[in-house]
Amino acid sequence: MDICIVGAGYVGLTTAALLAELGHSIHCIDKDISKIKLLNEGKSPIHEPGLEELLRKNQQNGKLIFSDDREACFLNAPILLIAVGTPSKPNGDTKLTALKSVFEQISRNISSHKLIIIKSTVPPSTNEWLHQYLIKSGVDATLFDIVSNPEFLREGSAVYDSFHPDKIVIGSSSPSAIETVKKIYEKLNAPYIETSLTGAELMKYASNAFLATKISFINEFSRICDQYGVDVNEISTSIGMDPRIGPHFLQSGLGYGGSCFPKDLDALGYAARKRRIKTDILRAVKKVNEDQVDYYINKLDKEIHGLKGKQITVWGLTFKPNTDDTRESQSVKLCEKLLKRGCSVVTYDPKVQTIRIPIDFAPDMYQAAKYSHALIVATDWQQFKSPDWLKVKRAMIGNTILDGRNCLDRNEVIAAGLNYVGVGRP
Ligand SMILES: NC(=O)c1ccc[n+]([C@@H]2O[C@H](COP(=O)([O-])OP(=O)(O)OC[C@H]3O[C@@H](n4cnc5c(N)ncnc54)[C@H](O)[C@@H]3O)[C@@H](O)[C@H]2O)c1
Ligand SMILES: O=c1ccn([C@@H]2O[C@H](COP(=O)(O)OP(=O)(O)O[C@H]3O[C@H](CO)[C@@H](O)[C@H](O)[C@H]3O)[C@@H](O)[C@H]2O)c(=O)[nH]1
Repeated sequence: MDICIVGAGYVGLTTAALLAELGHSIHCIDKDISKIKLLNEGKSPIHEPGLEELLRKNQQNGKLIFSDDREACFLNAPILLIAVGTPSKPNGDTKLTALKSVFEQISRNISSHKLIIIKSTVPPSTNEWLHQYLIKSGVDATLFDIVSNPEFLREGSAVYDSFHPDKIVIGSSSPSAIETVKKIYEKLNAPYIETSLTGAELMKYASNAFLATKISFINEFSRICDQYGVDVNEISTSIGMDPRIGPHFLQSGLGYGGSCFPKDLDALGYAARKRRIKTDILRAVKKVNEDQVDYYINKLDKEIHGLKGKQITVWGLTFKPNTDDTRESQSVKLCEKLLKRGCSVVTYDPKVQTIRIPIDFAPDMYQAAKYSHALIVATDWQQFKSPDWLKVKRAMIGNTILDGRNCLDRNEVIAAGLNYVGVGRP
C-alpha cells in the first residue's frame, strides 16, 4: 500500500522502517529540512539500535523516500499516518499545534479519499475533534476516515518493539477503515484490539499511567527498604514472580523520565480535571517521581558529609540507555540539583556531548571520575554496570559510588575498596 508518514521523529522513522520492511511504499515527510537532508544522506537523525541500517536498506530498494514536500504527499497518498509531536503545556494540557497544522494542510489538499491514521498520543476525544474540524473546514465526510492507532514502542528498543507488538490497537467508527489498518499490519501476526477513537486514546494513557505507577510504587518501597536494611531488588524479584504482578517495570532507581511518561500523565490528569475527576493516584505517582532525585541527593549529602564545593561525577545523561534522548531525563534533573547545592559536575554519556546546563563533559567514563568526591551512575548504560572499579578508584579523590539505577554489583564495587551506596541496597 502507498502510505505517507508525517513526522520523522522516533515514532515516524521507526514506523517508516517497519512498514517499508513489511512491503509497503512509504513516503515520509517532515517540516524539519535538516532531518530530511540527513536522512537522504543515509543517516538517521536519532540514535535507535538497528534503525539507520533498516532505513538505508529500504531507501536503496526504493520502498522508502524522504522529502519535505508535504503538499504533494497529502495530495497523492491514499493513506496518511500522522506521527508528529504532542508536547505538554505548563498546565499539563497538550500542545496540538503540529497536529492542527497537519490537518489544516490536509483540509486544503483533499480531493480523493484519505485514510488518516493517528499514531501521535493525543488526549481523549481529540480524534473526534479532528474529525469535526475537517467537516467544519468544508471537507465532505465521505472523503476521509480517521483511525486512532496509538504506538507502544519504547525508545532504545523501538525497532524490536515495532516488529514484535503485544497488540495493535485500532480505534475507529468505520469498519472498512479498521479492515485496511489490519491489512497494513497483517504480516506482524499480532492480536488486534478494535475500539472507538476515544477508547484507543485512553488505552494509550492507561498503559503509560500504569507503567509509571509500577515504577513509583517500587521507588517509594525502596525508601521503606532503605530504613529496614532490606534489598529492594529482592523485593522486586519476589513480587515479580506473582503472575498477577509480573516482573517488568519494578526496577527502582532515580525514577522515570523521557518524552512520554511525564507528559502523558500530565495530559491524562488535565483531561480528568476538565471532567471534574480527581486523580489522586496520578498525583502521587508524579510526586514520588519528583521526590526521588532529592532522596538520592540527600543520601549522598549525608554519606560524603556535605555537597557544597564537592566535585561529583555523573555517568549517563539520557533518560534511559540505548538512546540519545535527554527529554525529561532524571539524570539531567539530578545534575541541575547538584549544581544548585554548590557542586561542580563532570559527566560522561556515550551519546550526549552537550547540554544546556553548566556541567563539564569528559571524553570517557574514567576521565569523568578524575578528582571527584563521589560518582553517581544515573543511567544504566551497559558499560557503566561493570567497569574497571580499580581504575575508577585511582581516578577519584573520594570513594563513594551512588548506584542511581540499582544496576551495580555491590560486591565488585566494595572489592575495589570503594564505598557502595544505593537506596534500598544495604
Ligand atoms: N518517542 C516515543 O517513544 C513514543 C512512543 C509512543 C508514542 N509516542 C508519541 O508519538 C508522537 C511523536 O513522538 P516522537 O517522540 O516521535 O516525536 P519527535 O519529536 O521525535 O518527532 C516529531 C516529528 O514531527 C515533525 N513535525 C512537527 N510538525 C510537523 C508538521 N506540521 N509536518 C511535518 N512534520 C512535522 C517534527 O519536526 C519532528 O521531526 C507523540 O505524540 C508521542 O507522544 C512517542
Ligand atoms: O523498571 C523500570 C522501567 C523503566 N524505568 C524508567 O522509566 C522511564 C521510561 O522507560 P521506558 O518505558 O522503557 O521507555 P519509553 O521510551 O519512555 O517508553 C514508554 O513510553 C512510550 C511512549 O508513550 C511507550 O510507547 C512505551 O510503551 C513506554 O514503555 C525511563 O526513564 C526508565 O529509566 C524505571 O525507572 N524502572
